[in-house]
Amino acid sequence: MRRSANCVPLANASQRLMNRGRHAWMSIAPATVRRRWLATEAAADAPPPPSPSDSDAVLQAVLQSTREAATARGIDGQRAPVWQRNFGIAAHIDSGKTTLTERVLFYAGRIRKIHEVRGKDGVGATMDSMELERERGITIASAATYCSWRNGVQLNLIDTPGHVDFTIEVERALRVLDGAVLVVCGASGVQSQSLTVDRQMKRHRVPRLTFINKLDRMGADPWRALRQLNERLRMPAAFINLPIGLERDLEGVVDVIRQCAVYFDGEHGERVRVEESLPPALRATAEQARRQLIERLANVDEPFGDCFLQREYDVPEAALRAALRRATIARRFSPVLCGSALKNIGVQPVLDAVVDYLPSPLEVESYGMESRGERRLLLQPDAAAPLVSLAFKLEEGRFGQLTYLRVYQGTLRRGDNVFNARTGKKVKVPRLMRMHADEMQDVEEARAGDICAMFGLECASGDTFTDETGKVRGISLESLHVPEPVMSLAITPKNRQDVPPNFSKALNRFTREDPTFRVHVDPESKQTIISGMGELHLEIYVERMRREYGVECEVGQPKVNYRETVTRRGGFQYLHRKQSGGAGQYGGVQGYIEPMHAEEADAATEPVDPTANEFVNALVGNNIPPQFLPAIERGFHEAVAEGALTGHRVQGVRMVLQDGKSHPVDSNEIAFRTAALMGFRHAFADAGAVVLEPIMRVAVQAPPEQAGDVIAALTKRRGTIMQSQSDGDAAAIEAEVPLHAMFGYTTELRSLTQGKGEYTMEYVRHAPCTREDQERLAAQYAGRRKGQSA
Ligand SMILES: Nc1nc2c(ncn2[C@@H]2O[C@H](COP(=O)(O)OP(=O)(O)OP(=O)(O)O)[C@@H](O)[C@H]2O)c(=O)[nH]1
Repeated sequence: MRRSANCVPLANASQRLMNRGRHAWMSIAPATVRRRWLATEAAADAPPPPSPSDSDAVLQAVLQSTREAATARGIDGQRAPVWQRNFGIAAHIDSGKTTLTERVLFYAGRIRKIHEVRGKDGVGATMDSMELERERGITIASAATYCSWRNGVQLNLIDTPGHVDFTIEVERALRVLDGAVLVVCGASGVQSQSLTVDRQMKRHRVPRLTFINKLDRMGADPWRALRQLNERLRMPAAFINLPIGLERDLEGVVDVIRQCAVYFDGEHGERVRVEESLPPALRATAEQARRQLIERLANVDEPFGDCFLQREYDVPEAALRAALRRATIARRFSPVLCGSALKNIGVQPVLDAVVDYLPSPLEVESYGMESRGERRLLLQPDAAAPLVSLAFKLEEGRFGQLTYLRVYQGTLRRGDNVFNARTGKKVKVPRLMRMHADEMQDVEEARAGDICAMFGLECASGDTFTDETGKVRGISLESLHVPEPVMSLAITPKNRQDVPPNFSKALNRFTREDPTFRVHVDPESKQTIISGMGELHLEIYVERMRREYGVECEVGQPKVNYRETVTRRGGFQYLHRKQSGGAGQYGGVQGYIEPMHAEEADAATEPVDPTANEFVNALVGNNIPPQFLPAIERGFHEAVAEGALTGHRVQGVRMVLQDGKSHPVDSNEIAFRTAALMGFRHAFADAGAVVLEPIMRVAVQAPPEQAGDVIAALTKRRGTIMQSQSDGDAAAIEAEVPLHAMFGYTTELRSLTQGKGEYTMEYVRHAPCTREDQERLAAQYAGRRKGQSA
């Protein structure tokens, strides 16, 4: 295993740290270090040494406002995570998230050397710890790390993948983070995947900063990127710093608030030099940017608007910063910063802005639901309150299952017993750690606001853990939004005679870790089918199977995941009867099936799962003895597993059992199970059964002169154009298109745009397919069944 210079492996971590003695806190005895590890850095009881610099004055103001937030929530500052920021870095593919994170860790003293994504030294960036990530230069799994900045503000950071196929990684990171940095490429602008990330940030109500990266690249244009942020993402945004020079001449940034120049000296830009006087050519632009910042803020923040009315552009710096902080946390504004991570320009101001403008855990509201879903409870980020925490990610490590947790309330201690709200089971916390990419450090406790990991805990992604006693037992946090897999393919080990045990071991691990990756055995072909979010997603797992488990596999053609449902109520009355000598079979069922109504979805407080089905026992009287009810329900589950039209899974259907028939001697479980299965199938045809297909939101970026051709091609693929915008340099087109019509689109777009166009697509919903498609699929299914029975 490769380790970066100051990372430590597992149990004897603190001893090694002691030996190195680089940080002041390491001079404490090892056990104390471990015990206090999180507490000291996160707690409010260690104010920074006084410093005359502006930066510290700003920090003091920020901490003051955070302390006020603690007081407003009735939490003693000593027990509140005043000194903490949990944030993620998210963006379009290849925008430079991992490169930026590498600098963050370097400047914060977390790593001693910078390694580039696919750099010449062949080591790879710290956060891309998987071999496949380093080789391909893409992030596949999100990785967590931590560092401290500006006199000990504790930063917990998650680097997320850019490719939409790994969207669950972004989803679960944003679920537990309090803020984010959206990275935008300065040359390509707001690209298609940025729209998806933007939607995810909005869904999770995550405040964000924006970093316009790669301003050293040819064609870089931060003003165009800002315009696109305002227009495409409809997010009021303005520069808080501006580049000094562009492309090869990029030298530093202008601090728009203080109207000074900032340069980054030293081999890796580690020495920040502030020059009070601006380059003369930039003075007017910098002043104009300051005015724009003030105007846009005045539009979204009322107190600042009043201040602007009185003083116009002569607003005090403290008022401007306070308004920036309020508006960012309220998600009404995004401060925009500029630079080049690769050229080490402009990264430290991003970290300053994380501290200054993103919220501490105190300033975000998180809610838990009481067990019966009746009441929402505002959680208190208070280390002394009863524990409430969320398991947001599982990872199979070398030492067993690693569960990532965010503590929302209370303190989680090693050796504690905690209560799993979903399973109702009590479990002991055997080991607790902090993560730095793939390395970890044992700790004794994690407090409200912390992100940590546990070993040896049986649970699922999205489980809530609480104190086993007290007021919070049974409280659960809203789980993760898991998109439905849209694509499947058959996978078979090359050596078919002897399926290696590693094959199922790998599949088990992958499904446990990634809720968007599913596995099932096709009942007809008996082949193992894997399903996921796209071709790249599935390809990566096939490759990991080979590398990590030594199992070479053959794969079939990717197939679309269709579903079936009903559109109206349909009745059933079915009697299964076999009486040909010996013990007979006799079981009758009567009732109806119906769609699970959309109105119910509207009325629900929790998101309704569109893939769910429901069995309702509405029996009156004793025509069916109770011991046969489980068999009837099994018949229902069998029926929904394979729809009668095309063999695809049924979703969104309720089966209501009202009556039935039994025989004192011949009734048995098989008879009732078969009756339910057949009853359902008979009713299915009467209930207006339809085949559903995945609809994708396709975001295309292309040169404006080809926008017409792109729109025509999408329409030909049965796409509905949702939006089309052009800002002179690029056209952005958004459409909803059936997934099956998207095969071969990469090649078509390339040829339409001479290779300049790009697109991403994301699952939106399943919707009925055309009658012709339905008939074609039904005919194929009937053909397969005929072939089987022949
Ligand atoms: N010119 C230039 N290239 C950069 C800059 N930042 C990153 N890159 C390069 O862009 C490529 C992608 O960088 P990454 O940091 O892997 O981007 P990412 O957003 O983490 O990528 P994914 O997670 O795979 O989406 C690498 O080759 C980087 O060296 C920059 O500021 N300027």
